[in-house]
Amino acid sequence: MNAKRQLHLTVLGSGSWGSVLADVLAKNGHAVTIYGRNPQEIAEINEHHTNTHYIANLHMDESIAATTDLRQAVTGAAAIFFVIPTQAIRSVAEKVGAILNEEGNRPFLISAAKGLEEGSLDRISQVLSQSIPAAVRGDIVILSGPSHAEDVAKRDITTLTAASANDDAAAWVQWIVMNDFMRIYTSPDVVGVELGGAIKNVIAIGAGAIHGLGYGDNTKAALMTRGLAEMARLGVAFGADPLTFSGLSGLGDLIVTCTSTNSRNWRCGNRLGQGEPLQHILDTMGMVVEGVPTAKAAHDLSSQAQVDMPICEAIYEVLYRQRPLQDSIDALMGRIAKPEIDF
Ligand SMILES: NC(=O)C1=CN([C@@H]2O[C@H](COP(=O)(O)OP(=O)(O)OC[C@H]3O[C@@H](n4cnc5c(N)ncnc54)[C@H](OP(=O)(O)O)[C@@H]3O)[C@@H](O)[C@H]2O)C=CC1
Ligand SMILES: O=C(CO)COP(=O)(O)O
Repeated sequence: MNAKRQLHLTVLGSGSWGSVLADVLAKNGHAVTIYGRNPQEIAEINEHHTNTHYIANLHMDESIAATTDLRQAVTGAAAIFFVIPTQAIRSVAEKVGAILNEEGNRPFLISAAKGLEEGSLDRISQVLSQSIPAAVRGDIVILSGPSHAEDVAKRDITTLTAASANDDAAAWVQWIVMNDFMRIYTSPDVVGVELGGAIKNVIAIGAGAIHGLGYGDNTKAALMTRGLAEMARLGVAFGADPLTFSGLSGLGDLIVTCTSTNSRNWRCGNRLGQGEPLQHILDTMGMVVEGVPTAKAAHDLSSQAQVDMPICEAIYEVLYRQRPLQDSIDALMGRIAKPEIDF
């Protein structure tokens, strides 16, 4: 235990990533509380230090306290990690904001989720800043990058980016998370880091789909590279640094998500490619597939901003307009010839 770093940290979300992140933070010497809404899951973490539905073969640090009581989880925390599906963040954050208003601690807010909110089309940092007034919180930091929970649980060497408008806040998160197998870099580019993390999930559905259809490595490389061009194009339209997309939260996460069977987004796409209906896939996945709602939000956002995102659009049409996959691929291949670099 590293007493020098002992802080009270709270992780909201007792799913795959929440459980593993809580374990990493506890092993780093912090006093960690994990909040979840499922009493059985919370009891399993407290009594057996496992969370078998979400993450096999992880014996969580025994110092972790799990609770279904949001007030208990949030009160006194130096930082609150949001590790729940993007579409649930606003409702949970509003409750957190009300509690912080009464309790008076001003924690840093750290988003470890990846997606865009449907309807508002907001990034998670925007959702958090709208839901929790600045007067009752510290800075907002985005923690993103190639990090399948299953691999982090096995202590695979993992690199992430901590992005914040405040360099000191990003450096603080770097300090509390970093250890001998987690290396954290900082970035001031919140927009770029968030959009990379959100859009890679949409592209990963495409990568799974082409695998399910029987396409090979050339097609996968084409999809990933042109998908990267799309996320950078969207990011630049919203003020991101294009170089951010060559980093961990862009290219790095695109690689891990498009090439790993650990990815829920890839698995969803693969099953679509094999002909399974989307609703059945979502009903049986047992975990969140962020790329599905984000494909809709990305469709709306790129239409509003008039950014050309043909691969994301093709995936949106497959998911939401029942367009046959092969038909979408044929349409992509039939697009007008153009230069490779065309921001
Ligand atoms: N898994 C991974 O490897 C990684 C995931 N992420 C991101 O982290 C976020 C969470 O993913 P992950 O942990 O994998 O998801 P999981 O599906 O594994 O778990 C989601 C967790 O969120 C909880 N939850 C869902 N809705 C609510 C709600 N309304 N209120 C409170 N809790 C809720 C679920 O509770 P319940 O069990 O009751 O449904 C569950 O504990 C996503 O944005 C994902 O993209 C980022 C990096 C790595
Ligand atoms: O973001 C992730 C890895 O970095 C997890 O991706 P999936 O949600 O597709 O499993």
